Amino acid sequence: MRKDEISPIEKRPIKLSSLKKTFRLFHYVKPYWPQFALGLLFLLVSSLAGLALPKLLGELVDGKNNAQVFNGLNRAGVLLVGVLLAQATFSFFRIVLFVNVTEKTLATLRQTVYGHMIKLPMKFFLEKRVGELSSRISADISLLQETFTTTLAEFIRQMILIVGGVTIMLLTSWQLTFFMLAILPVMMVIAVFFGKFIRKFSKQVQEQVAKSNTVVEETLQGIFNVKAFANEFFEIARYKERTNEAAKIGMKGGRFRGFFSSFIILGIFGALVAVIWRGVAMHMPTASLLSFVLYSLFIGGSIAGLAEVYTNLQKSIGATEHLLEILDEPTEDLAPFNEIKRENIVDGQISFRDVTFAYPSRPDLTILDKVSFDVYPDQKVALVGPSGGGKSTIVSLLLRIYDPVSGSVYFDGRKSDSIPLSQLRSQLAIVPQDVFLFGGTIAENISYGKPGATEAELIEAAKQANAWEFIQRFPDGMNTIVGERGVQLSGGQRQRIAIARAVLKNPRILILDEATSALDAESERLVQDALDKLMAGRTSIVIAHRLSTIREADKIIVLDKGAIIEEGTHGELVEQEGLYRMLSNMQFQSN
Ligand SMILES: Nc1ncnc2c1ncn2[C@@H]1O[C@H](COP(=O)(O)OP(=O)(O)OP(=O)(O)O)[C@@H](O)[C@H]1O
Repeated sequence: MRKDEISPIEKRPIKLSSLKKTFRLFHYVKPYWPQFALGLLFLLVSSLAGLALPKLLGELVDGKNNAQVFNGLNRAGVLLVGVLLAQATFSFFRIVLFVNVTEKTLATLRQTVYGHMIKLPMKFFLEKRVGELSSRISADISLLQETFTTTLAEFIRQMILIVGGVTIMLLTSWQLTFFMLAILPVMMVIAVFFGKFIRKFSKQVQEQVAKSNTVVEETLQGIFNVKAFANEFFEIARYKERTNEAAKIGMKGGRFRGFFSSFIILGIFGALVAVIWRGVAMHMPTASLLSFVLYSLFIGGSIAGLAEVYTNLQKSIGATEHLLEILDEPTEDLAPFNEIKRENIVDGQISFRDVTFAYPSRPDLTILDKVSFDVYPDQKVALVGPSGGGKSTIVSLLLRIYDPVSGSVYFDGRKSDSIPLSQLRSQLAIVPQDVFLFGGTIAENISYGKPGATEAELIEAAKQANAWEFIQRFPDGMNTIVGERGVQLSGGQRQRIAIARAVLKNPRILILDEATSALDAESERLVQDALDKLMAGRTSIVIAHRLSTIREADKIIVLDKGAIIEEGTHGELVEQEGLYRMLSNMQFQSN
C-alpha cells in the first residue's frame, strides 16, 4: 500500500482462521455474557414467533377454523395477535439488550485500542498516518457496532426462518417443498456470485472515499500551509477529482446493484408464481397454499438478506483483523506510577557511549555514528551544528523515543533502558522548537506538565515563565481558549506556555530546542530570561541555533553529519580553527 493511502475497511474472506481470530473479540463481550445470552434467547423466541405467522395467517383465512372463542374473534385471530405482541415485546428487549452489550463492549474495545495505540513506540507512528489510525478507532469499531447489534441478529433470525420455514413446508407438502427448493438454490448460487462481483465495486468506492478523506484531513490539519501557499484551489481540484472518481465507481456499482436487486425480485417472485401454480395444480387447499407462499416469501427474503449479512460479516472480519493487528503490536514498556522510586531518581548525569543510530524507517542511513559525550549534573551543554547534523535525534534518544542501534545512553552511570520508561521520562522535560498546544485553555495546556496541578501552582509556573503578565491581560485569564494547536497565541507566547509547562514539571533534566524563528527583541528577552531561570539548578541540554545564547554554556558539542567534530567551551572553541569558529564568526558578523 502506498503511504498516502488510507487502507479502507477491508472485507476479508470468511476463513476458519480469521473466524478464530475474530472470536478473540468475544473476550470483550464476556463480562456482559448473561445479557448477551438473554438477548439471544429473546431473538430466538421472537424469530420462532415470526415463524408461526404464515401458519396462523393460513388458519385465519381457513373457514373451517372459524370457531369463535370471544365475541366475533376466532382462535387463529387471537393467536395471531398474541404472537405479534410477543414478537414485538421480545424484539424490543432483544434490541435493548444487544445495544447495551454492544455499547459497553465497544467502549471497552475503543479504550483498549486507544490505550494500546498511544503506548506504541514511535517507530509504529513513523509508518502510519494519523487519519488511518483514527479511522481504526472510529470507522472499524462502528462497523463492529453494526455487526453486533444488527448483522448477527439478522443472521440468526434468517437462519431460523430458513431452517424452520423449510421444516414446516416439508411437513405441509414435501413435493411442493422440493419443487420450490429446486428453484431457490439456483437463484442463491447466482445471487452469491453476482453479490461478489458487486462487492468489488463497493470496495473500490471505499478506497476512493478514504483517499478523498485524506485530502480533507491533511488540508484541515495543515490549513495554515494551504493558505500560505494559496493552494486552496489546488486542493479543491484534488478533492473534486477524488470524490468524483468515487462517485463514478459508485454509480457503476449502483447499476449492478440495481440489476442485482431486480434479479432477486424476479427470481424470488418468479419462484413464488411457479410455486403457486404448482400448488394449485396439486389441488392444495387455499389456506395451506397461502401459508406455503408466505413461507416461501420469508425464505426468499432471508436468502436475499443473507448476502448482505455475509458482506457485513466479511467487513467486520476485516475491521477486527485491523484492530487485532494494532493490539498485537508490542507497546513501549510503560507503567503508571504514583511516585518515582528512589533508586530511579536521576541526578542529572548523562553519558552517550559509542551511540550509533539509524531511524527505523531508514535503517540503512546512519544518522549518528559512534557518538560519545558526557554531561555532568547541573551543567548546561549546548548542541550546535549544521541542519540535519543529528541534534534532535540525540534528544529523541535521551527521551528514549528511540533506542540506539548500538552503543548506550546512561543516566548516572545506569543504562537508560534499565530505568522504567515512564519514570525516566517524567524526570525530563522538553521545551520544543515547535510548541504543540492542545485546543483547550491556557490552564489546561500548562497543567500538561503536571496533570492535576492547582490553580496557584499554574499561576506560579506562569509567573516563572514570564507568561503571567500576558495571560492576565486576557479577559478570560488562565481560561483563555488557545485555539486549535494554539493558533490564537503568538510564537513567543506559545513558547512561554511551553516553558511554564516545563517549570511545573520541575524536571531533573531539561531539554531546550531553541526556536529558529526570531522573536522580537522584547519577546526574545522575556523568553530567554524565563529559560535562564528554568535552567538554573538542573542539567540542561540546549539545541542552539543562535550562538549568542550559549556563550556561557559549560560545554558546547559541535555535531556534523552525525559525528561530534568539536567539543569545549565557547572560549576554547573559538581558539580552534574549526566549524564552531566559522559559524560563530558568521553569526556575529551578521549581528
Ligand atoms: N523520523 C525520521 N525518519 C528518518 N529520518 C529522519 C527522521 N527524523 C530525522 N531524520 C533524519 O535524521 C537526520 C538528522 O536529523 P535531526 O533532526 O536530528 O537533525 P538536527 O541537527 O536536529 O537538524 P535541525 O537543526 O535542522 O533541526 C536528518 O538527515 C534527517 O533527515
